Amino acid sequence: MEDVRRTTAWVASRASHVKVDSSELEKIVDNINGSIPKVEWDFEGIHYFDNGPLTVQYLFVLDALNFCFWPDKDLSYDHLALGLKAALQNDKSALDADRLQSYSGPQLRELLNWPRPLPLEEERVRLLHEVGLELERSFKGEAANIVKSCGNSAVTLVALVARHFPGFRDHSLYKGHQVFLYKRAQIFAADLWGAFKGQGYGRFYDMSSITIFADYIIPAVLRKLGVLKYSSALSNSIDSNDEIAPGSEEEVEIRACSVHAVEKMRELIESKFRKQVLSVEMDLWLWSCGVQNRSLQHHRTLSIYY
Ligand SMILES: Nc1nc2c(c(CN[C@H]3C=C[C@H](O)[C@@H]3O)cn2[C@@H]2O[C@H](COP(=O)(O)O)[C@@H](O)[C@H]2O)c(=O)[nH]1
Repeated sequence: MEDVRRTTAWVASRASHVKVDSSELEKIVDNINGSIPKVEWDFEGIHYFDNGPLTVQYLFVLDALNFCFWPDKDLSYDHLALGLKAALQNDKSALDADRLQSYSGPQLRELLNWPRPLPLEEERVRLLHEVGLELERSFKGEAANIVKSCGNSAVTLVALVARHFPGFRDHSLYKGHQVFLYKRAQIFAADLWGAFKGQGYGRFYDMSSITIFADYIIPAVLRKLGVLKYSSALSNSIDSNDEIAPGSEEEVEIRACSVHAVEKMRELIESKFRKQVLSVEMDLWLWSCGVQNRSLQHHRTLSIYY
């Protein structure tokens, strides 16, 4: 994840549409006294969990589809998590590798109990097929085998997932340089760690290497907190719900500056309060603030990455 840290810092140092406000960042760290409010993973009570390999399969499929809910204003991440959970509870083989390869758009909708086409439905179906095929080809059909082969390293897990599953290769080009974000691959490691409470399939010795997950909620929270400042042109287009083009400077700066700002907060907590905090814990705290405040304006980019 060194690539994520290094390249997002590079973007932040050259950004012209988004600025990380260090003094606001310091105020927040002081306000919380260097302690990140603890938020339980699955605070919403929406995820499938049986403490075994089927949970790993569930989380992998969930994160393969964990992007772009906003085009349907009634759809959210919760529907996906709950829909896949109900599907597994009805039929334990619903997420088997061969089944994943055969779902059509309407069947996926039916599985999730969603009454109309999903946003980016064709891409969702394509990614499901990709996951099913590669799981079958390289991991005996089981996502648990990806985890077993990563030697309890979250960094290796993210690298393995990105190497085998092209849909997880979340990166952009910015001013001629490749920028890495790996949102869904990293969140898969974090979900395992959270669901299994750092044990079994969730035991990783290097969770401190994971960064936050650059989605569309965290930037909106950081902006509201004053940590991210947008140019007036960007502020106006976000506030008027304009779409921001994927791969545009604006989009890359929003995501990269979010990662960088939280890394800065973490460094500050460590130097000022001598406390070790994980970006994953900061992410869960910030994200839960965001989803509980539905009036927050977020940027709208059609993307399969987040
Ligand atoms: N940074 C970050 N982004 C996250 C999550 C999660 C869910 N994580 C689960 C893990 C433990 C918890 O208990 C959560 O249930 C989803 N997202 C992103 O949010 C957006 C969905 O928004 P809306 O359309 O309003 O539902 C979309 O980009 C989605 O990819 C997270 O944790 N961190």
